[in-house]
Amino acid sequence: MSTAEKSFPVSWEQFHRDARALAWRLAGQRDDWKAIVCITRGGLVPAAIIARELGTRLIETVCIASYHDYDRQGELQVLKDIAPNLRDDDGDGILIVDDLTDTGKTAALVRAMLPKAHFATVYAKPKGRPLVDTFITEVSQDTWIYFPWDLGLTFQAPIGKGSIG
Ligand SMILES: O=P(O)(O)OC[C@H]1O[C@H](OP(=O)(O)OP(=O)(O)O)[C@H](O)[C@@H]1O
Ligand code: HPA
Ligand SMILES: [Mg+2]
Repeated sequence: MSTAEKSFPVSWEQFHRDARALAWRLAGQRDDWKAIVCITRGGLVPAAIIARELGTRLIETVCIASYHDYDRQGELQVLKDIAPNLRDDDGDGILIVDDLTDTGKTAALVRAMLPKAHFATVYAKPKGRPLVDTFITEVSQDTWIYFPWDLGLTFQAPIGKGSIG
């Protein structure tokens, strides 16, 4: 569980719809993306959806870990870098994809690797927003986004007091 004040749970259906909406926007900006660089692990899911919509078949990963115990950010660790052939032209024509930007630290690190690439996320919080070129939905900084791959079906207590027991 996160300690953030508000929560924004996202279903698979909603995530698919939002990632497709992002693909629509990206398709309107360029029709010859050279490759997608997705930021693992969260970027893998939107990258698959966007690659399908845009017909992109060259997909690279940059592997970064920063959040531990779900909502505490530590040092950013680059576990795997971007292949040198995709770093030509400072990333011009490359699409970087992640599930969200929060503080913007991950986005800033990857942007520095590919300064001319286009950075797209499905969701954005205000601190990270200036680092992203295209996104679909903004949530407040004190909101934690719960992705469908982190959720499961659980019992919900009834809303009214005294409904059980
Ligand atoms: O804007 P920031 O504050 O840097 O946070 C955003 C990053 O944090 C999450 O990844 P995380 O490091 O938790 O790894 P994961 O994708 O493997 O879950 C998320 O997927 C973004 O990549
Ligand atoms: O709001 C969030 N949800 C899930 N993962 C995250 N990583 C940084 N912020 C978030
Ligand atoms: Mg991530």
